[in-house]
Amino acid sequence: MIKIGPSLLSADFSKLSEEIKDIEQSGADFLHLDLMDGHFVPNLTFGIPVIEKLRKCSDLPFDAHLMVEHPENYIEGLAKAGVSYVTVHQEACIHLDRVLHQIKEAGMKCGVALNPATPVSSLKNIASFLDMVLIMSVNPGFGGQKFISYTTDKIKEACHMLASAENTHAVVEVDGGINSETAKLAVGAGAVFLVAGSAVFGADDRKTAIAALR
Ligand SMILES: O=C(CO)[C@H](O)[C@H](O)COP(=O)(O)O
Ligand SMILES: [Fe+2]
Repeated sequence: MIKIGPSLLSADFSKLSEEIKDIEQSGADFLHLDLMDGHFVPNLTFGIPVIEKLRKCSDLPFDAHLMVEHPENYIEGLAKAGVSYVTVHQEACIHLDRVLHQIKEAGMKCGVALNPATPVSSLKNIASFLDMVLIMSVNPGFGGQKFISYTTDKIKEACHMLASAENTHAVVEVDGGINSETAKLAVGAGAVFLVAGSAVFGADDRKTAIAALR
């Protein structure tokens, strides 16, 4: 069952609650929240105080994508703010196993994101523990970039790795440059959670945009 998660990065930041209500009514399955710290990626977005306020505006599950250094410092706050999925970057975590345990012990589902150049095999030892593998199909930091086509092979590899680890509950998510054409490639490769920023928030009719992705 494919799930569509609009990325708030491409919303109008001057009216976030209206934007979230709009995509909720347009059929979104979850809300993707990009936390950027200006260090791990050269861009800065929002943090936990904003997410706490947004939680009051929506019933959608919150999917936090942490493009930050020291993600361990955010886990407790994200749990209190009502986030469902927390995904950290493999490249940002020296103690990846420890951070993932921290996320689960806080009552949330844990994911690991891989930059385009990072191999799927780097997650082999923790594959059975994961709730999500996030394949980045652009270099992280900005919305509106072009889908990198070789990442579809990584989606297939991630599905294969999870199956080999007998992990039947984890999902593969894809993020970056997803539109109605690239969504077909990602789903064909095995992605189940599709994140789309500009393809949804940039559309005049978000309902049609979400239906086209689905
Ligand atoms: O993590 C991200 C960027 O680092 C965003 O989630 C992603 O880029 C979504 O935007 P778009 O669909 O426009 O590519
Ligand atoms: Fe993201």
